[in-house]
Amino acid sequence: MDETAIEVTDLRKSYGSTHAVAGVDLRVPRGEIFSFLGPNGAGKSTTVEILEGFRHRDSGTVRVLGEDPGRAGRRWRARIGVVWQKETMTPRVPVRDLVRHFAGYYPSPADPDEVVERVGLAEKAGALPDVLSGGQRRRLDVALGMIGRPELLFLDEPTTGFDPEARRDFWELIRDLAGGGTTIVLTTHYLEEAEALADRVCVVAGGRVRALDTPADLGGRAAARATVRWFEDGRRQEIATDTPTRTVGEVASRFDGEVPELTVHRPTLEEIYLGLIEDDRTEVPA
Ligand SMILES: Nc1ncnc2c1ncn2[C@@H]1O[C@H](COP(=O)(O)OP(=O)(O)OP(=O)(O)O)[C@@H](O)[C@H]1O
Repeated sequence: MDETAIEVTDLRKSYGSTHAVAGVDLRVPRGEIFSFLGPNGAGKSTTVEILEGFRHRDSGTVRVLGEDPGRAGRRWRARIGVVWQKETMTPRVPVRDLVRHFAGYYPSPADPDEVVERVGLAEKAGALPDVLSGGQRRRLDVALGMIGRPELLFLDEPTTGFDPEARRDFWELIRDLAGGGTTIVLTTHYLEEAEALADRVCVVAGGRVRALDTPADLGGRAAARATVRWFEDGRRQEIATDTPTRTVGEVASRFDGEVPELTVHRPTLEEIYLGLIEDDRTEVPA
């Protein structure tokens, strides 16, 4: 089997004078959890919709599960699952029946009752979608996205409206799916979600890839200096250092016991991300 789930070369798409996607290159291996991050209007949805076969590109080559999504047929579509950003319109049919109905569209679907259970809707299996809470509706969308046992699952802001516990349960579900070999393309505005789930994060801004790396290494994060802060001589002290353990040891040797207000800070994914986006804003257009 081809080990590549997605391969994109010099992808471009404009709407009039707006260059929504302005030359994107990507390769996503099978089984990876790949996350798109980027500000509103960055070109994420346009890129993802081209990958899903729902939007035409202007130019570039795109292979998704070995086929061109612009030309692929129903057999290819059945290998892909999509959870849209906006919740899908659903008929007035109980959750369980709706999931069963969608299962009928696929050649080898998962067990509908098991899927309802896995997304945490077992207690609501007999309920109509319009009585579900926002987060429960989102879980139903996820159930419909995974019922066909897709090889590749696109999730567009899947946890909007989830409470913290539901979000953590959802992360477990996604890790499970990825552990079973499903490739996941996750678009999210929650940096902690990308950090918790993604094998690699792709920061898109202005229609271009600004950085693509593991959450730990993105934008030179792992190599970034640490900042050691503490309180001494009546004021806050601060040192930026590549060897924070040594610095803490040196500071600690001056105190008899705890160092007041001691912290060691490394850049968070959010700080790195905001720096990358800021670079984009200050960049002079070519
Ligand atoms: N159908 C369309 N017609 C015209 N312009 C569009 C269309 N779809 C998107 N755009 C524009 O293309 C650019 C990229 O939009 P896109 O929806 O891909 O961004 P995004 O990164 O997904 O944003 P968000 O995080 O807000 O969902 C934006 O400037 C947007 O206004």
